[in-house]
Amino acid sequence: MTSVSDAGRVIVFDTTMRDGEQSPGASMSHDEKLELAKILEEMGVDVIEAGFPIASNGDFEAVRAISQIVTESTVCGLARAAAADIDRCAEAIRPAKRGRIHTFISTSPVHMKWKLQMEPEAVLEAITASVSRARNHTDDVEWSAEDATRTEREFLYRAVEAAIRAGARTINLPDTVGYSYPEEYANLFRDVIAKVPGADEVIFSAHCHNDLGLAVANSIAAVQGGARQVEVAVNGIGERAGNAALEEIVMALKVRGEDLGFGTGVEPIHITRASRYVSAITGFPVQFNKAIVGKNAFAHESGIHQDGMLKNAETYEIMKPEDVGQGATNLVMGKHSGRHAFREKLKALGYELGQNALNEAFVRFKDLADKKKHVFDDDIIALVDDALARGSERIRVVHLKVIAGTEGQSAELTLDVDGEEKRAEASGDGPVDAVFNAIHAIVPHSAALRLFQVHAVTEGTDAQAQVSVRLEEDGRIATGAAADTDTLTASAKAYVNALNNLFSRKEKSRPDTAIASGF
Ligand SMILES: CC(=O)SCCNC(=O)CCNC(=O)[C@H](O)C(C)(C)COP(=O)(O)OP(=O)(O)OC[C@H]1O[C@@H](n2cnc3c(N)ncnc32)[C@H](O)[C@@H]1OP(=O)(O)O
Ligand SMILES: CC(C)C(=O)C(=O)O
Repeated sequence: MTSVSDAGRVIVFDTTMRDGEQSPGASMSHDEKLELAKILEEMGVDVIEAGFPIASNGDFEAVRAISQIVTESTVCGLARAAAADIDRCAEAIRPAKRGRIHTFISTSPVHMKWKLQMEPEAVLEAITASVSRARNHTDDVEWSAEDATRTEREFLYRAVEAAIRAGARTINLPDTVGYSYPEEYANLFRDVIAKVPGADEVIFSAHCHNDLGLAVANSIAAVQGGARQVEVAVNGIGERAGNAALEEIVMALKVRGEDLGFGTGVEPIHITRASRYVSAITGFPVQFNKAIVGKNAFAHESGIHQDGMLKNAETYEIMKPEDVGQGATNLVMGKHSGRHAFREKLKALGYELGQNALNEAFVRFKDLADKKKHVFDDDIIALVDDALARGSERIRVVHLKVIAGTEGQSAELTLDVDGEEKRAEASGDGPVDAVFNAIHAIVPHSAALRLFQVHAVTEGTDAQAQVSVRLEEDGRIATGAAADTDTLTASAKAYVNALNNLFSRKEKSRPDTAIASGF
């Protein structure tokens, strides 16, 4: 981060492997944690909180192994205000080039009275003892006032002062239960920094939970209030509703923060890879509309937006998807798309249609999008090929009703033949046979069916069926293809298209042929 002065540089402290792993069901294996640590380091995360070493041998081993392999980022372990926790943590981070002990104790009345069952004065003594003990192991000690946002202000000043006097270099004021409002949280930092002796010698840190969906907003507010470290987790995972999302904070500080002189050392290009990795190892899917890393974060389906995007991406995008490793902007073709985007999509698929053909294909595309949830490129190809294949048609399917089931199969069909509507009913050996017999009844012909092939264009029960039909008469072969979400309609259209092709070939050799009189 070159454009940000030291004063505005915000330290990114990642707690995906500690608070993030506290999400029920989010446990990560030893090897997965090592891999994640490498990704975080490569991204430029400043501090990696790799675990809570006293919690289990597995956590201890993970923190130690990460301390052995990470060289650029600081590796941090969590410890309660307890000698055994701090010593175990110190042992785990000992191999680290840069190691940090993060010790914490609650300071709010409800936590002190009910959880710790300690008097406030005893908590102050515990702060001094724990931070001093940690400082005997390392210079880099972070102290957290758990539940700071529900702590009485005067007591918080005393607690922070005790931690600074004992040697803490970073003071974290967590919104442990996600209770704060942004302005309130910013003011908490302003007040503590203004009132506590020695506050200007330490870094203040924000650690926000998302119980009210305010974790990111509160973290940014804390930065505006003077915090210079934010504690975050990839994809916002963490205890209960989670922590502030790394990707959102980093991009908020990049896209808007730089105007205010804030920034981080994280390289956004790695963000999507980290998000996907965390999602894969925890099994927690990333919601489609998740900011920055969601599948739809850079997808546009509405015609008006797509038109704007095609003219200038800044109309609807405040950052580039490629900057966060999300690939290119995605103009999704669907029922809300317009002609500009449709023409671009066709161009990308290799079709240059004239205005009339484009309009006709667009109408058919809209009809398809009304029926189908996802319109894939292959659907559009099938739709356009189908239109092109129809060429100069003399017979057209107007209406088709098929009755199928265990009681027998019959078809009621209306065709437009040279501008005149003709209707027939027929039964058959199966619904397709009934449809073809109905065509035969309206347009008598002696061509033999040589091929009937159906395949689904895309996946899903709403996929379009693409049908190919080959007819042969007197050595002449003609094929027809059609696509429709209804297989029988596609079959009727494909057969009729093949007849049209056969007819047009015959017409070339005998121009006066009338369809009504048969082929
Ligand atoms: C806000 C946060 O996210 S804090 C981090 C929360 N993360 C975790 O708890 C995950 C890892 N935790 C664990 O594996 C276990 O809870 C352990 C190993 C830490 C402790 O396990 P146990 O010894 O069985 O205690 P248990 O978890 O049941 O209770 C917690 C004890 O720690 C005490 N305690 C809680 N926080 C602190 C603290 N910051 N400093 C000192 N003591 C504390 C509690 O008062 C309670 O003490 P008590 O046993 O005297 O009543
Ligand atoms: C240990 C502290 C930082 C914490 O996780 C919290 O308060 O949420």
